[in-house]
Amino acid sequence: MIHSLPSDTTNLRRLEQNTVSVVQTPPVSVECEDVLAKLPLILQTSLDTRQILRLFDEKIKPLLAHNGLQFTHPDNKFEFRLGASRHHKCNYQLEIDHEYLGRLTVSRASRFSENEINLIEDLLCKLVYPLRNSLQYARALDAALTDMLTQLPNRQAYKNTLEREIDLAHRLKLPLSLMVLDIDYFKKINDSFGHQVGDDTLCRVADTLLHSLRRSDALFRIGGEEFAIVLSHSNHGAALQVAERLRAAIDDLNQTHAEQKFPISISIGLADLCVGESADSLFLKADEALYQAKFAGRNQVISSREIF
Ligand SMILES: Nc1nc2c(ncn2[C@@H]2O[C@H](COP(=O)(O)OP(=O)(O)OP(=O)(O)O)[C@@H](O)[C@H]2O)c(=O)[nH]1
Repeated sequence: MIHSLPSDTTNLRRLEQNTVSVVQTPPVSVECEDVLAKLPLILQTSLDTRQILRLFDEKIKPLLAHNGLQFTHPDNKFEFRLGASRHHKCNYQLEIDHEYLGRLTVSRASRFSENEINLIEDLLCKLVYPLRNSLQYARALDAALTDMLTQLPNRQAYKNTLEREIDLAHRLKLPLSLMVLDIDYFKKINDSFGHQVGDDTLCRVADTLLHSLRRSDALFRIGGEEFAIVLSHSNHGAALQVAERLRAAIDDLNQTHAEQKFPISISIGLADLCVGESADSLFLKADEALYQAKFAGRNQVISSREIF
């Protein structure tokens, strides 16, 4: 059963309420009024969705006994749980001005009374604006780290990830490899078939690479037709095998334009991290290996070990 509840611009939709007690709890107390008045200011102290939900949970606990609080936003692929889920649930779809903000569930082992449900709805009205701000902020951050054409993480994301993974590899003494790869004769594709075909080719290459990698390998578009892959926990031998698999997968691709097929290939430079080595030094080694792969005829993998 879905109930629409009266509100101003905020829209809370109670999606299902599996139990409502007939026992009435006392009307809103002074303590309650105080929390309701202060809650918006407290929740505005953060732009981090998880932190906002933690604060919300903490501040409402003295007013409303509950065991679990769960929030999900499928578009942002975001799910957050606090406490343990219990049988009796108040489940809400949150919206502001037709903007879907997600679904929030408060649960506990005993029934919620009507007064408590009214209180939850008052509290949720204080949550929705800070929540919307945090979701918008997360989307903006995400966009700043995403390449709009291929939807892969971009150069800035690559730098952040590589620094972080190198720190970890040095600390835990784990192997790490870096691949830098570049589409061969890409200018010719643009010049012969147009920029749109060039863009489509970039997207197909990105997709093929992504589907040929493990989830733990991180793929980035770091420039025009240049990509990087950070292989955490991979030693030189394993990374070489991956590189060869990727090269072969792209070599198998044929792009079609106006019923005319044209080949696509990539060249790959590979380098593995040495003790104490920096991100810049590792990149230079992989980039030099890529240069050598181009020089040696393209459509091949060269490891920095072969040249240094
Ligand atoms: N369609 C399209 N082209 C791009 C994009 N970014 C860069 N390019 C083009 O990619 C081409 C790269 O050309 P070059 O650097 O000469 O490299 P190449 O032709 O691939 O030759 P090699 O790398 O030596 O094999 C240039 O023509 C750029 O304009 C993009 O987002 N879309």
